[in-house]
Amino acid sequence: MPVEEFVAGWISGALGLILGHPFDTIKVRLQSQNKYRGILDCAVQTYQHESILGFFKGMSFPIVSIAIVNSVLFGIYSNVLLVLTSTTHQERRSQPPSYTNVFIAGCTGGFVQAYFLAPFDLVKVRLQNQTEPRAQLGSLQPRYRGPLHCVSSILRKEGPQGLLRGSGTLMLRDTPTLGIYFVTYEWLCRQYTPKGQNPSSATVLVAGGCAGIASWVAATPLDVIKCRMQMAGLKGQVYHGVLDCMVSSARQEGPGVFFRGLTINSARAFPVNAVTFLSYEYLLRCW
Ligand SMILES: C[N+](C)(C)CCCC[C@H](N)C(=O)O
Repeated sequence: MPVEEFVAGWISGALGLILGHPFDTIKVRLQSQNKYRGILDCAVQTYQHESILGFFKGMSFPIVSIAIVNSVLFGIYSNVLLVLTSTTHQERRSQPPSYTNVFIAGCTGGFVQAYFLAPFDLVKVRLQNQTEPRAQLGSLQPRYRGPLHCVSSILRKEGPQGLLRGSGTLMLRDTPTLGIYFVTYEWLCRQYTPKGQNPSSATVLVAGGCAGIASWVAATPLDVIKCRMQMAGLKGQVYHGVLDCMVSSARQEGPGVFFRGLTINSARAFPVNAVTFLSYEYLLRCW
């Protein structure tokens, strides 16, 4: 099994992640709290109360986890394509796989990575939703002091299955949408690249960015539900499952609730995935 894809997936994921984290914090806050008027208001309030550091809350953990998650995604994707089409990454330019195979490989990668992502994503969302300023003497202490403290308190209060809260919704969100992700990327690359050649850097950047947007547009409704399931019982309401969460969110806040965070998700998705695909392709070409 080729391992380069796993390593390239890790490095490229980490680069994309740092770039996109401030957008991600705003998104999580807009999706799970009602106190902001919009993207700008959330950014201003975050900056005023928590300084620039507020935007990077919950990032240390994802940086470690991206090593696992993105490498699982790209590694599984590439290896499933290898099984389906008997071509390596390098051979796929001259013998491009069918879009059906790309979709199947993307969905498989998405399905597997969801379970690796679930506990990390839960901790990230819980930390990002703490709006208390950094601890000052006499001020209100946030519930979690950091990622490890968050893990241990979830384990203590909710048991080991607590760490998998929201994982079913995450799997539903990521399986089809990562299929869409790789199909969009491949399709755009092929549109702008002469047959048999490697796509140019500009093509990879644009195709990667657009793949990120397409995938996030499709994923946003379930992303909102996932965030709420992960916060259930803490700040949010308690739900009796995914369907209950969908119905009560829509009933209380109207169907628009499913598109909360769409603009910010898309704004974040372009640079993050452009950088992810560019570094992924570049690393694999170098090796
Ligand atoms: C499937 N879903 C849309 C959730 C993510 C697709 C892109 C993944 C990328 N690491 C990013 O964070 O943008």
